[in-house]
Amino acid sequence: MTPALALDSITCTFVSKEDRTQRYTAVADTTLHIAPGEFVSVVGPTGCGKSTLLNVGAGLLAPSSGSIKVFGEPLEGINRRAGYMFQAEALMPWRSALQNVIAGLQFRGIDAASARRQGEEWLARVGLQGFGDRYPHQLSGGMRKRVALAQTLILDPDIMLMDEPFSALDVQTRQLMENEVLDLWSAKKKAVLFITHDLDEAIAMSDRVVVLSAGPQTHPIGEFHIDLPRPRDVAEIRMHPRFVELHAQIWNVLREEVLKGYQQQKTKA
Ligand SMILES: Nc1ncnc2c1ncn2[C@@H]1O[C@H](COP(=O)(O)OP(=O)(O)OP(=O)(O)O)[C@@H](O)[C@H]1O
Repeated sequence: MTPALALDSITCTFVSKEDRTQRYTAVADTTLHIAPGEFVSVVGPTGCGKSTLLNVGAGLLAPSSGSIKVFGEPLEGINRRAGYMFQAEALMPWRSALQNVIAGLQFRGIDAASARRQGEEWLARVGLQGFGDRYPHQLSGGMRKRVALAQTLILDPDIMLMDEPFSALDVQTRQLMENEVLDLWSAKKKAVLFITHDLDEAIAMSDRVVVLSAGPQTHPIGEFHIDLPRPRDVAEIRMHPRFVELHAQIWNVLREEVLKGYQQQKTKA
């Protein structure tokens, strides 16, 4: 099957932030394929290159070498088959929740009545019926994430690129959002590349978890198929014996890299 997103032999070298005369290879020779409808999480120590890989898949960053294909076609410029959700808030503060949700449709030139109708539908789908007139500052952090989710999904992307979208939320809100994402995903299977620090979150959500090494020259060092039953409730699935087993196996691979990453952060600080 043609992958929805195929990153092949990706290497990303930057001018070092610490010393402008040096070069820093953040990601080296990394291959990552995501099948249509597959939910893949990438975990790795802080600063290892997770966001760099996602930005490559988004077409926001050209790699130093390697190739990117989207449904078999070489990617040129921005990946228009993909929707994004980042850790940082991406809502426009001067637009109401509804206006934020339909922004992408407006940019596409969809007529106002149809955009409004779809926007109301999406607000209801993410549990925000009746909140369309509120502005981002009048919404809680979890509600703002729901607006952002609706804003992304209303465009019906074939690929979702998510970079620690819920890391700023409290644990309960985060679990609610994770379950909502899984519900929406199971209804309309998108290929998902999900970046997270949180191994529990990665296992609970995914079909496959890819572990990256600590930098420099980050590359995949382990890949695990998550054969847990679906539908899943992210809080309950953590109690499943198979979850505990998978967690132990993956943590065994990840632990040393996390320690290496932590040491590097300390020496940088
Ligand atoms: N534009 C850039 N110029 C120089 N160095 C960069 C650039 N972008 C990323 N890096 C470096 O590449 C490495 C990987 O960064 P990246 O943000 O991809 O890591 P990450 O795994 O997403 O981090 P975190 O887990 O903390 O979010 C880091 O050492 C970072 O400093």
